[in-house]
Amino acid sequence: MNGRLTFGEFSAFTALIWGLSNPMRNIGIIINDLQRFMASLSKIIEVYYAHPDIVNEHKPVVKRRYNGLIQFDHVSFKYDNVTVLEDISFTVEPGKTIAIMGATGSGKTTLINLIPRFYDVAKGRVLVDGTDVRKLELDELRGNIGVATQDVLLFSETIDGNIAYGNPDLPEEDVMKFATLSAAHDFIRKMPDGYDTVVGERGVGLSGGQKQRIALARAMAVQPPILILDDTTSAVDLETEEHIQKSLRDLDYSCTKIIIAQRVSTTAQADRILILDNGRIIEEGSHAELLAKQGYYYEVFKLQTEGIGRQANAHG
Ligand SMILES: Nc1ncnc2c1ncn2[C@@H]1O[C@H](COP(=O)(O)OP(=O)(O)OP(=O)(O)O)[C@@H](O)[C@H]1O
Repeated sequence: MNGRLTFGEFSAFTALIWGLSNPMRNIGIIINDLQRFMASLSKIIEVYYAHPDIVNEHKPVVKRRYNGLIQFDHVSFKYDNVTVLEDISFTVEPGKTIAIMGATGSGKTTLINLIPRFYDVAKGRVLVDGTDVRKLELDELRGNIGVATQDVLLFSETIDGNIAYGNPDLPEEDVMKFATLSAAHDFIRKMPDGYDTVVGERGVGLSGGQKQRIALARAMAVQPPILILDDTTSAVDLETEEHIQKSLRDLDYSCTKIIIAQRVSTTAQADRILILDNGRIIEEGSHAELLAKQGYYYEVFKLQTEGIGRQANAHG
């Protein structure tokens, strides 16, 4: 070579370098893909072999319909080591309505999540029809509970399919009946394809209040003996809320209702009201009893009714 490079050698060398660079780049891509594959595989293995904390006590049996008696017996609950509910005891008789009110973060959602066993208690017992929920068949228990939550999840489906989700055999006229009860029928009728309008991520967007009403219709359509509503009417106007309250009172099936609400107009209708503060029940009673106590509930009542010029009425 003598320190010289002919033009031919230089061209051959460059062509070789180019020839090598592509396979080198491909090796890099393959190593990258392999690492991603290994990471995904370890996640899949982790999920596949995970053992849920909530375990089913029984093998599936013929599913019963419950009466809807709910009891909390000195219940405490912790997320990791933080106590969120402390010594909660109360009873709701079948067919009755209990309202739960309290500041944000006081533990309302956590409390209702213990009934379908989304979590298990740290101390005490939650009983449905007199049996500890940990001893009940999980599918049966959850099949007896209709839940409408704060964060409404609508499937990319027709409105009809969304309402009949928990009860796929529901005839169309019943879908309309429950939509009417939840004050959703009128706005659904005005939509481009009515009940066949596709909503959710791939469909028509709905307002928060409209989503809440569809979620409520879906929960009612299961016709469960226990209905849990977590702030389900917070985004609807007062008139619509009144219509929904009346529907809930007049349901044509027996149903125990647990309603988390911030509005006195909702809680006033309940048979019993619990006020939660920092995971503890600080007040308990009917609307009239709590107003007479002149505590937290009375203050909320005054704040909410002053604005619309109503007079505090200690007799409900
Ligand atoms: N999954 C969770 N992990 C850890 N802490 C949680 C979890 N969910 C809720 N918490 C905490 O538990 C406490 C009670 O929360 P929870 O949602 O039950 O209150 P809430 O009364 O329903 O509030 P809001 O009215 O805002 O919905 C809060 O301090 C909250 O930060």
